Amino acid sequence: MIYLIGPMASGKSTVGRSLATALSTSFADSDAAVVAHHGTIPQIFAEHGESHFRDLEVQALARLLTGVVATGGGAVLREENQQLLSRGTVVYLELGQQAAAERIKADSNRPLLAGDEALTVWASVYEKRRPIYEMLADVHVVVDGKSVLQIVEEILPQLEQL
Ligand SMILES: Nc1ncnc2c1ncn2[C@@H]1O[C@H](COP(=O)(O)OP(=O)(O)OP(=O)(O)O)[C@@H](O)[C@H]1O
Ligand SMILES: O=C(O)C1=C[C@@H](O)[C@@H](O)[C@H](O)C1
Ligand SMILES: [Mg+2]
Repeated sequence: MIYLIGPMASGKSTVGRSLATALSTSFADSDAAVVAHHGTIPQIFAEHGESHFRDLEVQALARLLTGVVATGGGAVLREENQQLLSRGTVVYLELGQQAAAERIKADSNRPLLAGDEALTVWASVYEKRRPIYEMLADVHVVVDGKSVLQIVEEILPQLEQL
């Protein structure tokens, strides 16, 4: 199992899909798995709160057992998920604030970033989680200014060295 972790908009879903293709394996996304069973992420947050979303995320990740898995940005918060990820190989995508600004402004699907202060919130959420991402990472790639293909090509040799 290869898990992609990192802050919102770092490219976990996008890079994960490409990485799975490069490795000729399956791709899954924990956010998509939650949405498929329980409705959109903004809806789940609004109706049941973030903690309920985190419960659903734990359940979804526990069921995704093969190939490359893109996690949600906050999946690393739950201890159960940390343990699960530690049993696989973890790829951390690091994203800088300037690159993040470009990516998050046009996206309304992240309830934690709703409102005018999206970038400030993104940065403060990231700083709280950064030590967890770093602790869990087997492979660490800074993605700013790189194409999806370049990122995949940076990840592949590092996976071979593990
Ligand atoms: N290397 C890249 N270069 C340019 N744009 C990118 C790159 N990787 C991803 N993107 C774009 O950035 C946005 C966020 O990407 P993506 O949804 O894959 O991030 P994520 O880490 O899965 O986010 P989330 O935590 O919300 O699930 C998308 O619009 C995607 O097309
Ligand atoms: O970083 C986060 O807390 C989140 C990231 C997204 O992938 C979704 O899982 C959701 O919007 C929460
Ligand atoms: Mg994603």
